[in-house]
Amino acid sequence: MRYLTVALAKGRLAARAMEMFEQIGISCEEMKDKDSRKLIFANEELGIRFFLAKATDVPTYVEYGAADIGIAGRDTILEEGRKLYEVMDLGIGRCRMCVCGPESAGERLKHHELIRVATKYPNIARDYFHNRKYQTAEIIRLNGSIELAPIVGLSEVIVDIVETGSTLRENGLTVLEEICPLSARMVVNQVSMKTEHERITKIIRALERTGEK
Ligand SMILES: Nc1ncnc2c1ncn2[C@@H]1O[C@H](COP(=O)(O)OP(=O)(O)OP(=O)(O)O)[C@@H](O)[C@H]1O
Ligand SMILES: O=P(O)(O)OC[C@H]1O[C@H](OP(=O)(O)OP(=O)(O)O)[C@H](O)[C@@H]1O
Repeated sequence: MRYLTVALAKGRLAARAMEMFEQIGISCEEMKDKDSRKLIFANEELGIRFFLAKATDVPTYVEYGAADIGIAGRDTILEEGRKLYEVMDLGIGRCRMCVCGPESAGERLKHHELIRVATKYPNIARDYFHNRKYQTAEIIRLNGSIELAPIVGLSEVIVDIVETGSTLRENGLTVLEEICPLSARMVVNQVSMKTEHERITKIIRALERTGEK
């Protein structure tokens, strides 16, 4: 039997996603060994294999069919804009994509003044501001600690993930506008959805049932 391949986003979603697979009887035990440098883990009995990849690469593996299934945040899926099917909300990693900044930047947004936007998500930010008439935004791409940008004067606002809001609070920033809610999603390769329909829907149904409990 051909292996069904699952790509999991490394980082904060991985442990929760592995837990969900374990609840439906797919062991991920081997993958939890933090000291191991092994990249891919196969369960011969179930004909399924998992690998951990950088979150932003998960949609790429799935679009090209190197993975049949991927688990990643909706932020990453929207930003990458790959051709794939989004089939399930796993309900984990809930947070929001927001425009944030100091209170004073709210006025600039309201008055449609030119603003600079620092973000790890240039496509999401560009789309959001493109759809607002009368506002011109210059998007500046950063790779982390985005909240620094308005503090040191790199930009007036940021587009970033807000979960508890404590990073914003501790840095004198606030949510100015909400773009969309986020959570981890299961995505599926478009060809696999046909050729492996039975095996994939079985996994989706089982995961849905554990979510209902
Ligand atoms: N507080 C949060 N901060 C960031 N991401 C969160 C948060 N809560 C949930 N998430 C979700 O977890 C996913 C993975 O986040 P994580 O911080 O592990 O990776 P990353 O920041 O994309 O990776 P890297 O740090 O390598 O750039 C995000 O894409 C998002 O969907
Ligand atoms: O609302 P909160 O609960 O404070 O969470 C939001 C923060 O967490 C994320 O950063 P992360 O820890 O991934 O670090 P990074 O900024 O270096 O990406 C995100 O980019 C925010 O900075």
